[in-house]
Amino acid sequence: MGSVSYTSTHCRSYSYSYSLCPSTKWENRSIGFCSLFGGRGLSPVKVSLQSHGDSHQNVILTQDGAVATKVNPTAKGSHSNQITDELLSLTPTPKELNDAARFDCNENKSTVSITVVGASGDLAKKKIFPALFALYYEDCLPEHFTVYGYARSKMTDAELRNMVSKTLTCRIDKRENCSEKMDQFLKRCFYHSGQYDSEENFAELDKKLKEHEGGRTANRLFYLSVPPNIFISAVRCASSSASSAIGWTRVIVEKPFGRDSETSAALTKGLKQYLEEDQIFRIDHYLGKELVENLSVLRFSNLIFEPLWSRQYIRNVQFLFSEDFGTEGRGGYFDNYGIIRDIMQNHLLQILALFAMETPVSLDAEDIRNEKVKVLRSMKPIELKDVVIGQYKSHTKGGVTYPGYTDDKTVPKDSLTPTFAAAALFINNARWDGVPFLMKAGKALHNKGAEIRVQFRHVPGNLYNRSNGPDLDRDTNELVIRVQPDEAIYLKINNKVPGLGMRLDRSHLNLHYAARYAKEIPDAYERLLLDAIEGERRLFIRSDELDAAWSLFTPVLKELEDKKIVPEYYPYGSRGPVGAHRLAYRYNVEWGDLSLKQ
Ligand SMILES: NC(=O)C1=CN([C@@H]2O[C@H](COP(=O)(O)OP(=O)(O)OC[C@H]3O[C@@H](n4cnc5c(N)ncnc54)[C@H](OP(=O)(O)O)[C@@H]3O)[C@@H](O)[C@H]2O)C=CC1
Ligand SMILES: O=C1O[C@H](COP(=O)(O)O)[C@@H](O)[C@H](O)[C@H]1O
Repeated sequence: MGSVSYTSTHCRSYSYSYSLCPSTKWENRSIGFCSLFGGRGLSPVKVSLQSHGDSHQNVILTQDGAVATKVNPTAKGSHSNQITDELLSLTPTPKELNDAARFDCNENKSTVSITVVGASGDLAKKKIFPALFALYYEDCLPEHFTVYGYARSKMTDAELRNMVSKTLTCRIDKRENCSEKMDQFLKRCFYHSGQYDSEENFAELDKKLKEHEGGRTANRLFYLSVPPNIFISAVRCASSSASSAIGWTRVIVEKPFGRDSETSAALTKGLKQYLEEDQIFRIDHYLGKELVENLSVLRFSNLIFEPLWSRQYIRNVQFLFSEDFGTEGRGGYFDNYGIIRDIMQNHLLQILALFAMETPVSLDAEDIRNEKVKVLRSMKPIELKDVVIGQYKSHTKGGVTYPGYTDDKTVPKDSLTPTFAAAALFINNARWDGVPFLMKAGKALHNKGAEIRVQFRHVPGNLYNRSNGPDLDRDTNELVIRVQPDEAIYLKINNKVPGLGMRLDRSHLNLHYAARYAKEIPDAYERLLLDAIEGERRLFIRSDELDAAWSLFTPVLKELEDKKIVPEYYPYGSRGPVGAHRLAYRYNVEWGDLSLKQ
């Protein structure tokens, strides 16, 4: 008899009526089935699939726990589509759900305990606790949940609550009962002080967790928000002394996942001593960003884009990341990694893979990740000539002096660590042969943002060339996906200026999120935490993806470091090294973000 998995909540529902989640999943024997009967005055109903050996027979209708079963004698297969179809045909009627709601089955209620390991740290305060609160506010957390902070620092529950309370906010469009909700949330937060390598301390945590779980099916999520050298000892102790005996145990691992192929493989091996791959949730928070998630929707649910999505129409694609501040406060960490490992090998490469992958068989996590891996494995090795590195130096502007990278006391004075990099990458497959995929990432630049820019080829035999002049590549279409800030998707087109003459100008077809959607966009960590709780792996990195990503970057990183390549220095707050332009020109490309034709 398999287990009844934790199921999706109404957070993932799209309409008043029952609808299948986009996150339908099979591997962990749970079907994310979201039904929201708000329109009929019913509270959300959760549905999951129960498995019996190899045959999957029962649909359990649950109202805050398992409440009733409905037998499906024909469901035997393990193919997710088949199950999906069968589930659809089993979609309960409102009457059945009403009946189910009357069932009382308290002993089957489950609980989720979320332990933030490294709770005293920067990420926990800045992102994890606020994201958990936002989920709580939105009613996305299960009814029974507890949050535990775990770290070496000595703190009482009250001190943790006080620390956390300073970072909680309510979104502008979600202000109702905000402080009440905060108080309720904080009451669910506790703290346990312990060492990261002490099984005894984790056993104490286990005891406390059990008290809160009160004999219910206990699911446990550990968020490793600690420096990477602690990952394995913390996982060892959590798995030996604090994993759940009667529920799932999952671990979210923060980057960096190693610093090259070898160290990443060692980390994976270390984690897998104590965890199965499906318990490991490697987080890349860029995958949780709204516009990154929307990339697949844009491509695969609009007829107009996918036919253009190839070398035939696209000249180049650019993945751009910039920050208008330096490594202030994180120099010690950063110097061991540099911008290529910090941003390119993970965030930008993940976006590239989603951008370039073939249509997956389904939206199942494994189908999507299979396609991403294929892209990564098809990439041409990166050559040193296709990489430019830079490092910011001190700069005085308007009477203010901004520090250089090596002015940070935690950074060696002679550090060659790049704070800026630009690279040209290529995918050796039929769709993308010869198309430059350009990446650019830098700290202490003139602005902050992240974008994908798709530059299209010129119109062959363009009747309006006279208006464009002899340069065929002038005024070509460009699709811009602005991931942040001020999310937007816009397409640059040529348009006739109204009037009696024939003059063209560049205009934007603009989907500006703030204007179109009257709601704030959730933080990436909210989405990812919710997915981890629901067992949705689509936005987490599988180990073979990670291996492929490191195989691509490790040789060039090693070459840069072995040859002690000196970065090109650029002033704090500038547009970065000139070398980046030279790299782009080599491929007849202009950086979209620096172009005058923006
Ligand atoms: N901060 C950020 O914006 C981001 C962070 N990350 C990653 O998330 C993880 C956590 O980041 P962050 O919160 O900034 O990290 P911190 O450096 O703030 O560390 C978190 C906690 O770990 C403990 N700790 C720190 N150093 C050591 C050490 N040498 N030995 C034992 N324990 C230590 C401390 O808790 P105590 O002393 O109480 O035990 C600290 O509060 C890291 O892996 C980081 O790379 C990823 C993306 C962004
Ligand atoms: O992973 C990281 O991301 C942040 C940038 O994240 P964002 O969501 O604020 O864009 C970056 O500052 C940090 O160096 C890096 O480790």
